[in-house]
Amino acid sequence: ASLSSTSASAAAWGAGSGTSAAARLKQRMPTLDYLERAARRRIPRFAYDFLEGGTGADVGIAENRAALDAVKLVPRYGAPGPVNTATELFGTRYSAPLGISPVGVDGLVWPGATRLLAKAAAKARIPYVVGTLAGASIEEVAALAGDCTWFQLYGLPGRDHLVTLDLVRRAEAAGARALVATLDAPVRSKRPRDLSNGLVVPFRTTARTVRDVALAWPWALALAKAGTPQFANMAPYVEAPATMPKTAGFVQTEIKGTFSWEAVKRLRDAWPRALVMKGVMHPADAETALSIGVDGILVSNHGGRQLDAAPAAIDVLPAIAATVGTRATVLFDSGIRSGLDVARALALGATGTFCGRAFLIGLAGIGDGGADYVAELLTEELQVAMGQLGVRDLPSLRGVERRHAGAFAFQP
Ligand SMILES: Cc1cc2nc3c(=O)[nH]c(=O)nc-3n(C[C@H](O)[C@H](O)[C@H](O)COP(=O)(O)O)c2cc1C
Repeated sequence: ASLSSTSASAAAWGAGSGTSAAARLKQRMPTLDYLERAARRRIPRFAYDFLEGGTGADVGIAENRAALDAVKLVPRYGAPGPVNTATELFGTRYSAPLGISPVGVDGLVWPGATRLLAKAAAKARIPYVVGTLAGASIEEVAALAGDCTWFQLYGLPGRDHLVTLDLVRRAEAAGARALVATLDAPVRSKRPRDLSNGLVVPFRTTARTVRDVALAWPWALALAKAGTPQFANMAPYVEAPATMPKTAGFVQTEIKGTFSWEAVKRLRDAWPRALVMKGVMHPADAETALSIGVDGILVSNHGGRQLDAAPAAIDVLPAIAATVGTRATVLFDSGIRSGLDVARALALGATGTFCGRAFLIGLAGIGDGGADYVAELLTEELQVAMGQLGVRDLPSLRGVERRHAGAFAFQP
């Protein structure tokens, strides 16, 4: 028998050996890069650009990638053994230190994405931070994802935070384990690709849009199945029927993005479970958040979508982790595309990591099972990285010898 056709050889020779459908998928799509190339072919240009684009000249995105690549970890050998990726965040056990970041209007990237992400999170047992602007409501997501459900909140300060506080109440009733308040969108950032593609309110349809949709037939089929993307969480706040133009108009006028520290205090009073501030890039902001009593600091530059001059999030992580110490849980996103990147972030002080684009790239690249596949891929890559580094559990990653020349030095 040929070496590659037995499952024993698959185990011996690494993931992706063999001839099963799962092995074939690993051979076709061995990394996120392969999925990304497939995604580009399978979804319309405006959807791909919406997902992959940043602000300004996309310098921040390149910076996130380059800075992660520049983090060097030194392997240690001689003590092989099984590795354990399990972790606990805010009292809930998860299978790996990776989760799904909130992506608003995710249904544009892959129709029906929110429900697929919720199911993938439950199956993989990883947290899913469903967004205020997701395609399914917090109640629907919690029914699918159970204790893997976290909720991301944008500020709607009108009428003395009436809608914000109602969303907090709904997230609590639905059982969300953590509330993730986004700090880093004080103004709407300029997204050149979206403007040029007509991704504005109202949506500008051109001959090219029509052609792109026609060519992207897997996406068009998914759209026919799932229906047009919705701002499902906003439906209760507009006059029925909550049509897309109506909820989009509401989102345009009411959502202001960020929170003042005063508003964060209101959230702290209103929310009894773990409160996480997302988009922290400066140790002094982490300190202020801690003084208000938050439980988690999510170091993030929004995947390079807000300020094109911002440092890579990985480069400010060590300083923020040092400031926070054990007073709160430090989490990280922005640029993670592999399990090795997860290991890098944990070595530099994060307890858990999240990815926004990676899971949607999976859906766009192979369809409805794509998010499950990405969870599997990243976990497996993390196991391999830990094996090479000679660490058996996640806390040991902190002790790995590393070089991080790009670490940001803050003025005292
Ligand atoms: C298309 C897109 C939409 C996003 N929408 C939101 C959002 O509604 N709320 C939020 O807090 N972050 C949002 N983010 C940021 C992500 O939560 C996350 O911080 C970012 O994607 C991390 O970088 P990565 O994509 O390199 O993993 C969005 C990101 C993308 C790519």
